[in-house]
Amino acid sequence: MSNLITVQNLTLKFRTDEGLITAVEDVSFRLRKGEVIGLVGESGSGKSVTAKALMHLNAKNAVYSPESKIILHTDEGDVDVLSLRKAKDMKVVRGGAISMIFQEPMASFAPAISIGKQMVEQLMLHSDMSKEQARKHSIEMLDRVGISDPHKRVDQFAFELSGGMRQRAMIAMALSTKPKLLIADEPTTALDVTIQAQVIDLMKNLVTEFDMGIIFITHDLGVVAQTADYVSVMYLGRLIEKGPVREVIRDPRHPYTQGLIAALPKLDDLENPLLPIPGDIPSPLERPPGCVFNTRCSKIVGDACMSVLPPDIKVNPVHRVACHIYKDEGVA
Ligand SMILES: Nc1ncnc2c1ncn2[C@@H]1O[C@H](COP(=O)(O)OP(=O)(O)OP(=O)(O)O)[C@@H](O)[C@H]1O
Repeated sequence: MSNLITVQNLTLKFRTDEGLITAVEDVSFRLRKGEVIGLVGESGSGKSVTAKALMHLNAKNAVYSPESKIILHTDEGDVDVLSLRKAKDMKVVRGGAISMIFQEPMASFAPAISIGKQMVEQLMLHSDMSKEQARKHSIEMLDRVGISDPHKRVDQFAFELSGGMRQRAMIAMALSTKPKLLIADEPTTALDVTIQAQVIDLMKNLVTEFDMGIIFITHDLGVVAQTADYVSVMYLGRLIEKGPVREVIRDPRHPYTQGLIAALPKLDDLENPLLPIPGDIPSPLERPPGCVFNTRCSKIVGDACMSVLPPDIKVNPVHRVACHIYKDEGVA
């Protein structure tokens, strides 16, 4: 499978009145066509900021370190995303090769413009389609994502659709420009479980059909298990474990990943209480030295945890963990 996007040493700080805060630190990963990566972590771990960086979409107070590299591999050649400056050059990563969908579809649709009109406008901006072709294509996309009566729905407003339908319409709009990469930021969190499963199924089918990649952002490891091929776990801006999703869930190595898994409800063991990870993620203004998880970790192995950044350890060629417990490859 060919590479779609490569992120190398991404470090991103924000200028604030309190000083520079680190939102993402030294994050590297790669996504290939046809793959789904789940980006998991608690609120504030830096998932959305990482995703927005891929579209060069972070707020004006964002400062990227000089080492940060994001390369989008397109049929026309590699695009160095963070070096893009002009609005016209950004088109490739904003609504062109990359599309993003959000938890709340209302945020993606302007309330006073029909869904079809918005889809047509976006298509005309990003392709050479005529208005008629764009409308026809929009109706086809609404049909493709399972919206019944697409000829009628296309002229409706977002508020006239149910939550699940809106989510589908948003996916249809995001995919209508045939992006190579879809970034889905908590796309199913606001949906009830049955609709959630349908939307997840839909997204998985679309990956195959469109030969695209998906980055799925969520705080819910259960959703990642159903959706992704690979998972990257983030904590306080750092990527602390990554690997094939089934392997990481079956054999989590980082105490934080282990905690996330222990906190998942287990249908075959409803008697035992859930085990949330004690404590809260520290404010980015109070990043601890050493391992970023040391303020909540129950498996501290020595001073190193409090003062030395843990190196990336290879559990095997595809599974990595950043934790001082593992001194040699995969050995606890
Ligand atoms: N424009 C900004 N200025 C200052 N700080 C910011 C800005 N945008 C994001 N941050 C901070 O960056 C950190 C990472 O935020 P991010 O939204 O990526 O977290 P997240 O893991 O996606 O959380 P959630 O699940 O709540 O969306 C947070 O501490 C957030 O407050």
